[in-house]
Amino acid sequence: MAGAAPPVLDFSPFYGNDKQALAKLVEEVRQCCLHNGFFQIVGHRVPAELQQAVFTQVKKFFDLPLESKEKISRETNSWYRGYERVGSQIFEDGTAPDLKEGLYLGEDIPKDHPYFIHKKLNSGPNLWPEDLDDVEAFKSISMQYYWTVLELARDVLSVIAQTLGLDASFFNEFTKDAVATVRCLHYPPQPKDSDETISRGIGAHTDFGAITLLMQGDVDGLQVYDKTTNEWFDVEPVKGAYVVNLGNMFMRWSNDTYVSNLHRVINKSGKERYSVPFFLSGNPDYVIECLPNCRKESEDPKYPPITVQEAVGGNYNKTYGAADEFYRKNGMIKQAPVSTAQEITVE
Ligand SMILES: O=C(O)CCC(=O)C(=O)O
Ligand SMILES: [Fe+2]
Repeated sequence: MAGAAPPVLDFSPFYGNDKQALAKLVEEVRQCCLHNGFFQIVGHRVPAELQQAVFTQVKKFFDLPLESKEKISRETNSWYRGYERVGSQIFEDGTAPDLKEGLYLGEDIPKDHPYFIHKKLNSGPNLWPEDLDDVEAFKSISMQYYWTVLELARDVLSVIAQTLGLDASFFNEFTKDAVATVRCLHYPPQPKDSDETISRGIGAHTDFGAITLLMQGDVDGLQVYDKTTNEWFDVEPVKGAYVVNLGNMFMRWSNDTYVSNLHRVINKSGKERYSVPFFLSGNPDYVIECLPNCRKESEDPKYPPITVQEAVGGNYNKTYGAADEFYRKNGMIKQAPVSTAQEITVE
């Protein structure tokens, strides 16, 4: 499998009665998890109309004037909901701030919910863009999407459990009352001649949670690193497909047998790029420890047990801190305008 973009797998055997077809799917997923933790799926149950409706809403949101988007700034709360401007994050050391704007959404958790009261991971009310013409449509479509993709994430984990010789329901406890994040992203086009060494839509990183289900629009830009050939491979958008990748939790669970792989976005298409990743973090109190079958009895686990809350919390902070530090060092006001961000030189 070396030296190739993540393969497109048909997920429909998960919902059928053909045991052989399911076994084939499980084996294909296993190979991908061992190789670089990336694959794409079609034949899932997220309706194409819902996917389309999400993109329509996402574009409407990003088309709002900056002042409207800023009314729901992420900086107004501590539970990772709301809008952030272009240039708010740096994922990759030595690069300029990421050329993307984003909106964090999640389960709409009220302030009297135990998760909010006890400051559980990314848990609190959503911030809704009231300046949209039809904010109710935005709310209902995005929340329907959240719950639908959460179901798909459970199904994908069930297949991954089987790749490890575990019961198909192994991750049920982990996904009970799970925390997850829908992140709407907009990458303005980068100039074709922008400096490849510092200019990023999103810098090279691995994801922090358990799995990510990414819905790409129709504009390319996502690349996955292949450590066997030392190359970046383009993940060309496949209509309706999800790009699935394992997050860092799987390195812990599998004692590094499974890979949480580097990926990045550089939008040189000349077009606006939209994407909507769904990050499954899991139940904040669940303890992640080396899975059965992932180490020999004589071997120690490489990672100590840790809760989901501990494993994921704090990671995002670092990326915002890195951007703040970049602006400070370069004597700039915090938010770089889109048009100049790629001209910044890094010492
Ligand atoms: O926008 C994309 O295609 C990828 C986004 C991503 O990797 C992330 O948000 O973690
Ligand atoms: Fe990512």
